[in-house]
Amino acid sequence: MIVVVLLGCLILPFLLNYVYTTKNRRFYQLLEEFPSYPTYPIIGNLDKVYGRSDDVLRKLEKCMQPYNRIVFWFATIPTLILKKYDDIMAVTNQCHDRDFYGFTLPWTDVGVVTARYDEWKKSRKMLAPAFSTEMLFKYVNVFNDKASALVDKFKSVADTDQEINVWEHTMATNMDIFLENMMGVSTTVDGESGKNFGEAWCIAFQCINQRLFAVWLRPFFINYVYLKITRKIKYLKQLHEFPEKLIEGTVADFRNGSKNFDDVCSSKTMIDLQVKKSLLDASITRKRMRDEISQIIGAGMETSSLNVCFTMLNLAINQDLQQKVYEEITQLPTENGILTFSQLSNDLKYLEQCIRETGRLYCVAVWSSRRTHKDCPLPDGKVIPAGTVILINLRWALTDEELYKNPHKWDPDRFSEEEVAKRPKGSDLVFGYGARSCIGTKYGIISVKTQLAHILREYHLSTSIKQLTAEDLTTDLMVRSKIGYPIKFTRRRNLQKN
Ligand code: HEM
Repeated sequence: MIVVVLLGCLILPFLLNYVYTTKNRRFYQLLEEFPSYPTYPIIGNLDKVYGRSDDVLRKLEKCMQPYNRIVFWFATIPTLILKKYDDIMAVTNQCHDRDFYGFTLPWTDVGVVTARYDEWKKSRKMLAPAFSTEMLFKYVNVFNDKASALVDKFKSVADTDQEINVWEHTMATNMDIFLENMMGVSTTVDGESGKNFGEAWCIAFQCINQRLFAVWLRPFFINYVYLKITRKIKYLKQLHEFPEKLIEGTVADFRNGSKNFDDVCSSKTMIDLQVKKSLLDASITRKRMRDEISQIIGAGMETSSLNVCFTMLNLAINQDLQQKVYEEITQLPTENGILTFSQLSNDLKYLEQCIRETGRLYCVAVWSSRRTHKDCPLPDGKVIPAGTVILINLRWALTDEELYKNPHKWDPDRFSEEEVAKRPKGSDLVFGYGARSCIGTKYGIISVKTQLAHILREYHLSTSIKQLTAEDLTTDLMVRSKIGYPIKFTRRRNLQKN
């Protein structure tokens, strides 16, 4: 009897697998048209990328090197990985669905970034007013105030020989900006919870990345126990507490009458939009609101902070280009140094080129993903079957030699109007493409531009780093510098005296 049960346990998974693949024969046949590596039961192709989490993505990119497309088996989930611009265009134009198979749990569940198509449409529609031109115009005061506060933070080290890692400061500033503009919270991250929240997202990114590649962490329970043993579970509380408090506060404002529906109609801060919606629609739970807010902050804060850091570092390395940006900034007339919405949208073109070039070369969001909800034909006639998970390697597409000569050089001139016009439409994938591209593109550019303009007008930047190489970078879901972002600040007025 025991032998029969054991045999049954052994044979059953294979039998179920056989029935499933036979039922979905067309799906697997279409995927077989794409190159792949030999697969093994349960682990799929994960043997190819096994290792430390910062090595894993490097290994995956190595697997892709000989191919423009591969089907990679993340354990039992076949995933089509794309890196060529025209394939990416075809997919991002046709597919607006994503599927994370719950890998982001327990950190975050459904929100605009992770939501399947139907839920996503609702989220995106609700969030759109917070990113309208009218709102961007309003946000500019906060961008200026916080950028000016960031300048002040560097005063104590200015004109000394000390280099400081600017990461923590830019991260705190971007959090402050976000809280004040999107959440209507006038606070500073030097008060603990916001800072803890930022730190928790960094850990969450690492853990989600690790779970994607470590097959043994796939079952939710094992992953949870692992987080407990490694004491990372404490960051879960940190990640949830902060948006929960914000929601609690806003709901209380409604209940005690200090906010009312009419206010909300005129106010379009993200938190007010969320709470208003949840008060009208009982299906929007607190947890859903929490994850929505958390994902937006996670998506916007680190990407913007990293862009500020990498741009500062590259300008500190490339002194002649820094001078060019400085001249552009100082030629712009301002009242008390305040940059207007129009200036931030239409002027400071070279500074914007620097920001876009940083986005290209240190493509902070390396991977984008989609899931086909119907068959998706590619330009060469091959068809991606409905239900396929697709990973798009944006870093690869943005360093493709066919589009960018000498692609590993930081060269803002690539984003001059003439150079952009030479490349195919949509090839600048820094913010993704299609209906599911970055909702915060304009917000992000204006915010980063304000911070850099204020810093560069006040300080001359230098660094002991001669060149940032691929070895200096590490990747979880984002690209970061392993050696930090060390900058020395000299006040411009003192520089001119010397
Ligand atoms: C320099 C800054 C930024 C960069 C480089 C960046 C990059 C990206 C990329 C590559 C995607 C994926 C797009 C795709 O799949 O086609 C994305 C999505 C997203 N980003 Fe950004 N982003 C930045 C700033 C922001 C900001 C400031 C916010 C919010 C305030 C934001 C919110 C989002 C959201 C919500 C999504 C998911 C959109 C959806 O699925 O509909 N991002 N971003």
